[in-house]
Amino acid sequence: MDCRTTGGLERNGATVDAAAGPGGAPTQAFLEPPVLRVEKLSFCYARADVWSDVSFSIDSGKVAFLTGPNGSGKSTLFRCLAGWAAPSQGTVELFGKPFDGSDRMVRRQMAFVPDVPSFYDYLTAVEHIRFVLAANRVPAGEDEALRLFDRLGLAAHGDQYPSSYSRGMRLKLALVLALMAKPRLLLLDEPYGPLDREAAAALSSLLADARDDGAAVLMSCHHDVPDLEPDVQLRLDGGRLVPERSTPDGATPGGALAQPER
Ligand SMILES: Nc1ncnc2c1ncn2[C@@H]1O[C@H](COP(=O)(O)OP(=O)(O)OP(=O)(O)O)[C@@H](O)[C@H]1O
Repeated sequence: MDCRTTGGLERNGATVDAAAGPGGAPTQAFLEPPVLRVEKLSFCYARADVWSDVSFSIDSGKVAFLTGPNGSGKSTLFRCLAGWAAPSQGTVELFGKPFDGSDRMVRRQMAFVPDVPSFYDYLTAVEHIRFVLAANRVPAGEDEALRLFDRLGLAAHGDQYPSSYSRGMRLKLALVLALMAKPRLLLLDEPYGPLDREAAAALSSLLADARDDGAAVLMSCHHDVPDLEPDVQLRLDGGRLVPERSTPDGATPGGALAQPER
């Protein structure tokens, strides 16, 4: 992960799960704002819209898959959500508050792993872990972070500099840096891309655990994801957020039917 990202560490179903308690009274889950809410977002490069009028939200404890053809703007959307790029119109809310990337307290609760993570030149992998933990004031998290590091197959490579890592190894390190501080929101741009089969299975298990712990996860993917069912499917195509293709019985392949908010 880009350490600005994890620094990012200083960290999207498309519907609110309206749960009613006894007698129809709204439960706490109903009262909580979505972890991520996007309202009529548009983005353009040199006056050309990449996409426009994008609206959706993701609740705590949900995993959302974002799909779309090459160039449809998935990475651009992630950059806007993480506060790395400013949308031309619309709003992003994290945890019920407008977010433009500047609120340090909100940044600490989210982690963004971009499609090409970057690292510091003069820190080894384990030094990255210690640095990011210290920067996020979770010094006691090293054992857990090293377990993640091990689980993703990097245990023998802790003293190496990320510049000497392969593409897949860099992504694994970025994922460790993102997951270790247990963010409430994980933004992952193609996290399975270069992963080997074992690491992909481990990542699915880790993301399922994060969901069970109440995190919201938005990840882009081009291919099937092993052993992880989305609660929400979002698709960018033709400059719009379009409903994901449904199966004949109305269920979205691989998960509950969810539509982007309009
Ligand atoms: N810096 C830039 N300047 C101008 N146009 C850009 C820039 N970066 C991306 N684009 C354009 O924005 C559009 C969306 O790009 P983006 O990388 O967000 O798509 P993507 O869906 O993530 O693609 P992929 O699936 O190939 O990763 C593309 O048409 C791309 O050419």
